[in-house]
Amino acid sequence: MAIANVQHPMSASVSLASMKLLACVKEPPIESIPLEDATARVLASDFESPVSLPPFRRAAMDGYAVQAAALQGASREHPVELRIIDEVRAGHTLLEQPPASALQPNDAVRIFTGAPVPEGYDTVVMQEAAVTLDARNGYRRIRLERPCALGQHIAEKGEDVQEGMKLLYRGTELRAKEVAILASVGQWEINVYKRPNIAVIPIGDELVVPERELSGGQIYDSNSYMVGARMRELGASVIRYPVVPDCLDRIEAAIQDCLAKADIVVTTGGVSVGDYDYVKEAAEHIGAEAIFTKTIMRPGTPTSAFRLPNQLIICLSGNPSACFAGLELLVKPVVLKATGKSDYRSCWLDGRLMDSILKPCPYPRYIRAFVYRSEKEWMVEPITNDKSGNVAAFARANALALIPPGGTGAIIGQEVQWVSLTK
Ligand SMILES: Nc1nc2c(c(=O)[nH]1)N[C@H]1C(S)=C(S)[C@@H](COP(=O)(O)OP(=O)(O)OC[C@H]3O[C@@H](n4cnc5c(N)ncnc54)[C@H](O)[C@@H]3O)O[C@H]1N2
Ligand code: MOO
Repeated sequence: MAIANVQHPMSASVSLASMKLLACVKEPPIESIPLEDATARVLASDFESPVSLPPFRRAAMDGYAVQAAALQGASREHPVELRIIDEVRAGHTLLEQPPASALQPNDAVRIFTGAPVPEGYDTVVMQEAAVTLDARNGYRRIRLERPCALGQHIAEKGEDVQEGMKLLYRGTELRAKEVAILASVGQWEINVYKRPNIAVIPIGDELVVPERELSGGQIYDSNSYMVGARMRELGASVIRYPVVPDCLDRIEAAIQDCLAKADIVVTTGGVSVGDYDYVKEAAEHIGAEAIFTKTIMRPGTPTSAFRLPNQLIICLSGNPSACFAGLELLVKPVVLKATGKSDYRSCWLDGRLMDSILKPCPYPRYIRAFVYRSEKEWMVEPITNDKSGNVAAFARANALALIPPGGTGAIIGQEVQWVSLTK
């Protein structure tokens, strides 16, 4: 079946719509924050290490710092005795470093994991490999019955990180492991991108905030909570605007109000062809230029977008699953890019459809699905009762799966593409 309505002058496929939206997103401004607050923020410049790691040659085991040459030929029959002339603990250094000339081949230093290895010693033997002997002439002694590999159990200065080495790249989200790197090199102030401000406007006479009682014809607004929650998950600051009725002037005023505070305004509802669907008209009155006013997908066909010199207005459908499809497929990459993340494109994978979707559709259809891994491939299980206005299907869904356009839908066992709903 041919794709219907491709002639609509302002329609766009999901990929074209996404490309056009992403082209409007500029590099965000930068701020400096303490390391403590850096979790889930996005690094604004490449990061080079100011120091080397480890900062000194250190012991990797509890035991004895020795000179490997002294143990050459050590065996049960010909053990080697070493005298312990000092001790060094983590966080300390030798009180006095004896001159190299005073060092005897059979001298050893008691050492603990993380302590600096004193000069003149080239190897650490684990304490389990040594037999402790009685003290003689005021020195504790050990016996070793095996040779050891030169340099064993010593971490050399700079073997992990060299000063000036590039450790992290601009656009990286700072998770626990990146925070560990920054802390390890003593970086306590970090340049990150400012969070984008996203305003969400729920539109519809029928909408009521969840804490109120419903009366005739009313439903609870769930879309603005869903969009707000997703935006926060993705790293944006969210302004959730109160419900706006289906009234052109009120919608226009709400969008204007949000544009004063937000980089991106996301509306839900009132975007289709009904007599009381005013949002596109409102965006045009404000002077925003249409980017597309129809998206070749289902659900979410009415999804539209408008631009101002430095701002975007993205209008999602009111039906919850249509709103969700627009959110995941179009808004998510835009918000990720607006947070400064370099990794903002969605990753589609192939999977095996576990049930037929015999619903012909001229447009690509995005269904809610539960995806899991079998021995050799991803299995895509469609969620039952996945109608555009339904919300229960969200509970089990962990993916959106793409059913290609055509007269038959898709049959069980067919290969389909899917995208994860996690970050
Ligand atoms: N004659 C036509 N009618 C419709 C068409 C069409 O092409 N021709 N398109 C249909 C499609 S597809 C969709 S999707 C909807 C989209 O309409 P809107 O985006 O304008 O959304 P509304 O009409 O305002 O609401 C639709 C539906 O969703 C409920 N809703 C709205 N907002 C929320 C919210 N914040 N939280 C929860 N639920 C919400 C609303 O009560 C309606 O039931 O239009 C079709 N019609
Ligand atoms: O966008 Mo609508 O939800 O396709 O039915």
